[in-house]
Amino acid sequence: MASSDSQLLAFIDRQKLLLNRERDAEVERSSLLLSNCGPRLLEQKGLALLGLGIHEVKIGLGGKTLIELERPSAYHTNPTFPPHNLRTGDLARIEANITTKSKKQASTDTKDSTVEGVVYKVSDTRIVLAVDSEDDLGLPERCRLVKLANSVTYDRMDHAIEHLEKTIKGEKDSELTPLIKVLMGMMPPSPLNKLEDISFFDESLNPSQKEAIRFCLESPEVACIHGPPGTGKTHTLIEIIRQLASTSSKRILVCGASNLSVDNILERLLALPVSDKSPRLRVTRIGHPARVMTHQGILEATLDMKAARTDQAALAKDVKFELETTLALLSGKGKGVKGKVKGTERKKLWEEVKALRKEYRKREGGIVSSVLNESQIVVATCHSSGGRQLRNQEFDVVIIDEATQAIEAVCWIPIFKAKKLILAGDPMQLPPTVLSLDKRRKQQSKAASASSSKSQTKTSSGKSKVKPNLAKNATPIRPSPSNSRKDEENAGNGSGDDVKGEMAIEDSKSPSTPDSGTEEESAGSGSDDDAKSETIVANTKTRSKMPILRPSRSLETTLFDRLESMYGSGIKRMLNVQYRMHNQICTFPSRTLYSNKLTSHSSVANHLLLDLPETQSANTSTQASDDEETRKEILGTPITFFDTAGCEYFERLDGESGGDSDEGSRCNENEATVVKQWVEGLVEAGVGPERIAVITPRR
Ligand SMILES: Nc1ncnc2c1ncn2[C@@H]1O[C@H](COP(=O)(O)OP(=O)(O)OP(=O)(O)O)[C@@H](O)[C@H]1O
Repeated sequence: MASSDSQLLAFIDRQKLLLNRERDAEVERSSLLLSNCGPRLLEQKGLALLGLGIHEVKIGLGGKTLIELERPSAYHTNPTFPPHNLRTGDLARIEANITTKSKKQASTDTKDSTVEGVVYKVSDTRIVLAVDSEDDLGLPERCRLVKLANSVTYDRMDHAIEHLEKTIKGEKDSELTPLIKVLMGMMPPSPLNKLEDISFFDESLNPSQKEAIRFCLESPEVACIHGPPGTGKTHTLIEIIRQLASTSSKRILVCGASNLSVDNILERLLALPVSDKSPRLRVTRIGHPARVMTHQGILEATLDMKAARTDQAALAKDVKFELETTLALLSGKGKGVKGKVKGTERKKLWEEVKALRKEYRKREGGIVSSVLNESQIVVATCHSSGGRQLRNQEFDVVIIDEATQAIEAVCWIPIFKAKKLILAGDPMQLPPTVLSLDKRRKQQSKAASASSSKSQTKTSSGKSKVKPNLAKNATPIRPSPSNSRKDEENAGNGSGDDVKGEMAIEDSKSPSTPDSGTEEESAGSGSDDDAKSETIVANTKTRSKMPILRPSRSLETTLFDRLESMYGSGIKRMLNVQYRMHNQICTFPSRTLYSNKLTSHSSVANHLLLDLPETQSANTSTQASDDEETRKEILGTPITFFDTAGCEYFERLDGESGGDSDEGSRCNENEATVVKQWVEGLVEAGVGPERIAVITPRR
């Protein structure tokens, strides 16, 4: 039985409710911060930059006004911004700086001079805000920039879910495609379109990667790739893109949850060798250039750069020049201009700006369409695929990388643009960040810790001095060879079916009720595990079992999770050889998370720091035998744990927000000292500092 109308609507309603909660949590978080703090404190928190001046006003893609701000020498001795959290894509507001005015006068001025926009570019000394407004901006001489809660992401997700609702109800012109039907449990996935022989571009692919590629190419509507860490998800996706683009001449939209993930793919696509068999791929990257500029090659692939190189660009350039000159006049910054233009002259100039901007947008729109129409592969984050530039663009396949870190609604933004969907991710790693859930969890844990606080008074506020000889406190523990052998034996004996993705729990609830019990329970009172684990309905390698659509328990339930719940493990293929970790590191996640299916490639299975060329050459120097033994121990052990139990290494919470909030910064100096000593030991033993990374779950 396919999803009924009531199941479909219950699903949509639930998505809307969860998205609303998330939006509220985001707004609450930022507006709380903003309303409670004065400008100075906001600057200290990295949420504002004070004492700025306008350096330049220009026109950017989409006819947006780009306002470049700086720290003028009149107010600052150092032009470099203090540390801040204003990032490209953030929503921010320019306000008049009120310090020199009377409060009453200042509040009127501030209101008049407020300009909102999106942070377009950030450097150490300049920050550019892109503004969409058609009106006279009336920019203040001296201003500050304040970060705002960002609603654009939520608007696009809401829009995508509304679009889905209308499509399902038949209210939308767009077709209810087989892809949408499969994703919504209205029909099971169609049988695979068997391919006789696939000629792989990359000869080095391992069997599980080849199987995943074949599966993705043969699946008519949807296919998932489950890639544990370092198993070559990106490697596999690159081959899929090459197969689709070069062999099948398909048009592909490559998306990801983050700019980093899509740039990683783009970088690898651009580095591919070109030959008769493998022609150059026509790739365009959509997105803020400031986020994209990791290297010149990627920058060259951006829509902005490509648009600037077209023949039509010269025509738009003339209009842009005229527009910028007029804007400079209006802001009193034009050549030979003294002060701002005022009165009717100003009004007339703004009319001109409006007309010029319209003309510019028209010309630029033509350029953008022609660049995109020539692109066979478009790369964008899920969020930016919902922008104006891709509005009328259609694709054969949409690929979403890091799909297990993206909430479902954001995936729907690109899904409507294609007939087929490929998801890659790892449901066993961290789910997407969900603010509304975090808030509830904090409340729960606060309530729980309040009840036990009397018996445990020494916690985050405790400060203990670092003891002189840490080795006596925190003892390094290394898994002994016998332990690890045992692990391997155990690994061989595992039943292999205790992983979430492979579990079979026959459904016993009514299909029409949310699997989470009551609506309120489902939203908040469940444990973390509850929130992530959906009832899994099918356990079959065939993909034809009739699905049951359930409203998601929380936004942590990703589309990948949901498809696996609906269709069982047959909807995915798992990559099972990892190329990053020593086997001793790999064994634990393999056993606990991947049913013992994760194995280590021979190139990494036994590699040690001792095998590095620099540590081998350091070895030749004459060393005291004791030192040499320690060195070998440090370099010859793939994993070491420090037992700090009983050492009284207390955590400290720094920050202004006080005990009620989690906004401060957590640190544990004693643990940091242990890490520092270990790093020093590694460097002494010959490991290059550039090879060492320290990661921490603390903020
Ligand atoms: N078939 C293969 N042969 C040799 N090396 C490979 C193969 N597949 C992947 N690798 C290497 O393994 C490493 C991890 O690959 P990749 O970055 O594609 O994995 P991933 O699953 O996307 O990683 P992450 O865990 O960061 O998501 C890379 O150095 C890649 O070159």
